[in-house]
Amino acid sequence: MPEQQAPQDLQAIIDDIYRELTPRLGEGKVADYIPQLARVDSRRFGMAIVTTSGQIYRVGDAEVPFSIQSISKVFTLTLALGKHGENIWHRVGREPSGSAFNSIVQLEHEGGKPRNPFINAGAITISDLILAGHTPKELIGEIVQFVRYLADDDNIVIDHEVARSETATGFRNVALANFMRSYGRLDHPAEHVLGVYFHHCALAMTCVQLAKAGLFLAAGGANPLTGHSVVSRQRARRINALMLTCGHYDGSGDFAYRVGLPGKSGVGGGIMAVAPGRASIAVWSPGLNENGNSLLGSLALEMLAARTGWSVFGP
Ligand SMILES: NC(=O)CC[C@H](N)C(=O)O
Repeated sequence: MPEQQAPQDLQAIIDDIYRELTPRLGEGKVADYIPQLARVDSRRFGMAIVTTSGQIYRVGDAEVPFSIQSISKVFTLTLALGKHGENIWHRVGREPSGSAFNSIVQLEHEGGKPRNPFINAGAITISDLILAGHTPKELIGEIVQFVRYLADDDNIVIDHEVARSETATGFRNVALANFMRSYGRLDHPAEHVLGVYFHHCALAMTCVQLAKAGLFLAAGGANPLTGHSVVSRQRARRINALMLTCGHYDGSGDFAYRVGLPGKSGVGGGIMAVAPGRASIAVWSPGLNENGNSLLGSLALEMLAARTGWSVFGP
């Protein structure tokens, strides 16, 4: 596939988006069910684009670390595919759920097998799969190293306050894990699996770091900035397909309709999106919409896709 040229005026495009959204900063509802997340200033906004040809564009708070939360599920899914290959699909599905990210209703109907790796139950299952042969501490260390390798940045760390905050209050996730265990669908103790899950959700990254970490998905499985080969071309394509269909939970259809890019959101207000062959994009705005996805972040990506013609469904 010939490498696509980035539009010349990408910096002007994101400067404009920031300017247009400035009067609306603070809209949406900051996640408060994890107490530490409720402390974040809702008027923060950052955006970064890293193109496959190595240009980096940034605006606003693009260098301020935030809690990536469920965006980390893309990285743990990638690790799980690396360790277990396509066998992971015996344990987790790959269909959109149509229900909330932390829903328990579908799990009972479907015998404890989560719909996809991005809803909480699915990501908890992925944590269980990659725990095989490790202690939770070792695995958390491996996840951090993997994300540092992807982003080529050794400064990425876990925010232990956020991890502690969710460990103290994540009762719904405790319920999901124990519910799956009751179906014999977890190999490890729920506390160990959740220890891993809460810690990878608590990774703190900037928009620039996140866009760099996602670049392998935009560039056929290898990071063109570092030459690091991460996954095969086929696997990158498949992870993008899952992000497009499941990356925004029960808002995935709306995100595909409005933005048209594979993307993964987190309740910290971040979204990582992929324009295949072109660029990896990260945006952060803490106010969430009714599906738990960043309200202005989705809007910023909708504006970007409209102005660049980057939708995977055509310009
Ligand atoms: N959508 C999200 O980002 C949810 C992640 C969060 N750690 C939770 O389990 O609730």
